[in-house]
Amino acid sequence: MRAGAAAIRAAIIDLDGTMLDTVPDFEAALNGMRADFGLAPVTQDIIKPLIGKGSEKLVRDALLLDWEPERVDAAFDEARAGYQRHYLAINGDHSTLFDGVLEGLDALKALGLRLACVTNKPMAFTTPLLTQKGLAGYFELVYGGDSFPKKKPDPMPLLGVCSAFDLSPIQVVAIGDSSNDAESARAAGCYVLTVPYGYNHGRPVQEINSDGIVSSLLDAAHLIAAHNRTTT
Ligand SMILES: O=C(O)COP(=O)(O)O
Ligand SMILES: [Mg+2]
Repeated sequence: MRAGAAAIRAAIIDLDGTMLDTVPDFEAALNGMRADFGLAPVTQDIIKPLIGKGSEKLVRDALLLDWEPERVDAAFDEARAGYQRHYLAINGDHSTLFDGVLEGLDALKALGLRLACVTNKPMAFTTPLLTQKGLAGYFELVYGGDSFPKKKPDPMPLLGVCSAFDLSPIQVVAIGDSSNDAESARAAGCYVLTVPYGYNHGRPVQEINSDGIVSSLLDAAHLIAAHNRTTT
């Protein structure tokens, strides 16, 4: 982040792969949906790189592992409904917070930052999950993959936060685990910090065009505090 630039006033935080390790929930829901079609379960190693582009793409990709695109298209509506049913039945049961998340959110709040959560997860999954994991109270705003006509990597949801907070994008930092978050932030004109422990579509985190890799949300808070000390 550039010394002497505007102070950071808000942070937009991603959910899957950044605050919560949700791979085991995805595994349960996707394999439940696959079983309904007589398909064998797939492992977390196969599922992990598929996460981050929203539910529709995930359901489609999980069927394309076995089927031709035409067959996936024909079964898609039923598959999506089945996936949603399975996901809602187990939402959060197998997911855990990454280290430093609560400490990081507390530290970001203590810096006076306003917080928003922007995820590509549908709102029907996101809202109960944030509540169950004790995260809901931290966020003034929560946007899911279906909150706007376009989701990350489009800048639309991030620009929605900037405008709701009445802040310029250069006063806002996005913190995420994937190139999806970084592309959205770059296009919006926000800063972007990357955590290295998430999914990033199976690609090395060093490939992400980011303003820095931080080991945890707590580390991100320390970096933002240092940046804000360089501003007037
Ligand atoms: O694609 C999803 O369902 C969620 O991904 P995100 O929370 O990392 O945006
Ligand atoms: Mg993510």
